[in-house]
Amino acid sequence: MFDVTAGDLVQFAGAVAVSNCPGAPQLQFMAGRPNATHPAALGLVPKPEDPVDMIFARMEDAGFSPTELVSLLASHTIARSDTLIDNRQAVPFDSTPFTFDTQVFLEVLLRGNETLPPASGEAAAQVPNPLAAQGEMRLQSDFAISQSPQTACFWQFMVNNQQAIQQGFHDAMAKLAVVGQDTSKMIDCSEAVPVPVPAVAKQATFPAGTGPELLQLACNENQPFPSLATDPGQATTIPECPDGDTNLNDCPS
Ligand code: HEM
Ligand SMILES: [Ca+2]
Repeated sequence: MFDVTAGDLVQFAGAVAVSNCPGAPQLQFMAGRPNATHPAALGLVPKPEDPVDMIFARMEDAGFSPTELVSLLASHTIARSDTLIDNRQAVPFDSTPFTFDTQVFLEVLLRGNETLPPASGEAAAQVPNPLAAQGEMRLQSDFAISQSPQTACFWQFMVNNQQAIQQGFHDAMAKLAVVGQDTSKMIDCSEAVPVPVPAVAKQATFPAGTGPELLQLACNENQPFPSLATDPGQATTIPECPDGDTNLNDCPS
């Protein structure tokens, strides 16, 4: 019999939550981490305005390579910011914030209008993005990682590669979930994590109003960028609620 700790609860809730997003991997869940006894040191977790080498260094301190960080950043396909833009919450990082797809890896590569001012708020955390008017933002950190010589090719490899984001996120999350833990004292309860909703059968596409001319590609290896269609229509609409479910607390009433 195991005592469930706060850390176990957070990890388990996260794994269950991720399983609600179509296309997510079924994450591992290990139980038995002791309760933390003091808060994390300041500066340990990278910030969106940090230089890319500082971000890589902090991740390396915790045992993660730059490419493992790219795998972890698949999380930003189902992520929205509540703090970076003034008076706005739930600002998404891709056009499909409820779907665990590869759109974020594509949309982070799309050049925005550099003559427009950043959205009011944390300017240094943002880079211009072409879907700003539709409510999306690009994190400076995501963009910098997509352009670094250490990660640019792996970032591009993730575009339209559902299998790679699933496998990469699964493996890197299994590692992240037990950083600093003695796994010999933990018990594998992965079978309690629901089988995720299957992936939507859709290729990555340039959101309506964008296209390949906006790509900011930094991979210098001989790695062809996938040929992707552009969604038809005037401008992409980014959903505020998951498809088919309007009962969530964060949906507008
Ligand atoms: C380079 C490292 C990272 C940076 C700089 C970063 C930065 C951020 C920022 C600024 C936000 C928005 C927070 C807010 O304003 O509410 C965010 C959201 C999020 N990030 Fe990251 N992140 C990083 C890595 C990760 C990793 C490793 C994961 C998970 C494996 C992750 C998962 C998420 C999720 C799930 C959200 C959305 C939260 C929500 O929708 O409420 N991020 N990230
Ligand atoms: Ca997405």
